Amino acid sequence: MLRVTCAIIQYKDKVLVAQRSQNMLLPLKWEFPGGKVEKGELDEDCIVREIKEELDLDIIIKSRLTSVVHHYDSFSLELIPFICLTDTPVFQRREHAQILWVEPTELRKYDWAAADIPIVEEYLKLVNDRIEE
Ligand SMILES: Nc1nc2c([nH]c(=O)n2[C@H]2C[C@H](O)[C@@H](COP(=O)(O)OP(=O)(O)OP(=O)(O)O)O2)c(=O)[nH]1
Repeated sequence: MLRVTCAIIQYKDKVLVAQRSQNMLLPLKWEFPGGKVEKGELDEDCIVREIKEELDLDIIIKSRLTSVVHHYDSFSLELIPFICLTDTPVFQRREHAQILWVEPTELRKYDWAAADIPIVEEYLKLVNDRIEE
């Protein structure tokens, strides 16, 4: 199965969300940036590489969330999410229609790629549990 990594990148109290462009698969759906794991590549190396390529951003991996297997009409994938940190909010937009820093509380209002929905929910639960401590 296709393996894809994605990054929930945190900067201060915001996280980065990206809208796929009109000419990509899943056009205009929102996602966490990332991409396909190459043959022989570690998932961790993949996400660091993809974020550098797509956004010119250096990230540090903080933790890994639960992978999601999702079956779209035309393909299936395993989506592997990482929570990551960056120390600058400045990125390049190279492939996406829009890229935004948003508050976690705003995450549910975006039209997510279906595979991302359980990841958004797991992340929100983590953030909320932390607030209630
Ligand atoms: N990057 C990313 N892809 C996602 C997410 N959710 C989701 O269903 N996908 C799907 C969309 C794409 O079909 C596939 C990832 O492909 P991609 O186009 O982002 O990856 P890539 O840069 O390695 O691809 P390529 O253009 O080099 O072929 O996974 C997500 O949150 N992030």
